[in-house]
Amino acid sequence: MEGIKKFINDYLVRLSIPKINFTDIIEILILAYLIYHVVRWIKNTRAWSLVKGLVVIMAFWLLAVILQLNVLLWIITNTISVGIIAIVIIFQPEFRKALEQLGQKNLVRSFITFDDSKNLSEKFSDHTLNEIVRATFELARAKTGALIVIEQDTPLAEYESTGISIDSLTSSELLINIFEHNTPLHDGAVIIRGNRIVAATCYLPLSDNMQLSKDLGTRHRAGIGISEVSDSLTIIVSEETGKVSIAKGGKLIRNVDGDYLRSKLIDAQKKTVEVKKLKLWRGKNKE
Ligand SMILES: Nc1ncnc2c1ncn2[C@@H]1O[C@H](COP(=O)(O)OP(=O)(O)OP(=O)(O)O)[C@@H](O)[C@H]1O
Repeated sequence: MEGIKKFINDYLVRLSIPKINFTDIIEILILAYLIYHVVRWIKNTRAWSLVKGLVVIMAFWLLAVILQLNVLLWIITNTISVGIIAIVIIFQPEFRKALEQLGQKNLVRSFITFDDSKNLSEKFSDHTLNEIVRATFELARAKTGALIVIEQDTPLAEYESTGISIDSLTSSELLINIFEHNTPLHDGAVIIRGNRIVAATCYLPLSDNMQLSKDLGTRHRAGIGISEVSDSLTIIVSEETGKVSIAKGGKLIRNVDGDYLRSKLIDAQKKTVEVKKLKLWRGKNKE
């Protein structure tokens, strides 16, 4: 009882509504936006169960403060510092992914860009587009599994190096040949940069989004995984059903037809902004 009285005297009696001015409102809105996005991100990762655990510990901590349970308080405060380091180590892949996603947000990229290349030459031709569509649906008809990643602005060199270098002009015949069963190149993903197939048998990061349908296997998870850490467009052909799916921005669009795939590829072709070295505020760049 004494503990509860002390807690009320120490913390609750002095509570009053502070004066709120305009900057406070802006701060509250920014914080609300950030908290909303952090919670939304955590909900889709393994960290969600950790948050639930932390809420339980916080409840115990509050109880220990109110009732002055000193031993419990000592244990909780002494484990918190070690716990924070452990969380950073255990969830290092999630933190990395979150920072990579932040780097891809248009908000950041529209202010700062580190690219000194001209995107104009990176577009793929209509011929490449037609070859990709043709190969995709021929593979689908034959129920041959395939995973085709089309690089956009985020460089995929890291994933390209996990596979076998090809560096050949994109053709439907070559794509079909690569994914042919029981051939050395059929496993893993193909990466297309511009008009060229740069590598096959590439290993992609698997998505750990817990909200994905349980009937999706590793091919689909790998397609979604690469779209979470880059702005690539990924085409997935299911070996089981022969259906074609597209992964973009961490989202999977299942069972698409030729027209839809074509429209998404046309979107991916549009890269007409010339990027100069480390320019602050992209708007100044426009001519
Ligand atoms: N991390 C990865 N990176 C690239 N390719 C992968 C990866 N993991 C699996 N694959 C490819 O996916 C194949 C296995 O597909 P799996 O059957 O598990 O997936 P699925 O999503 O159910 O697709 P399907 O409908 O084709 O069966 C592997 O043989 C390999 O070619």
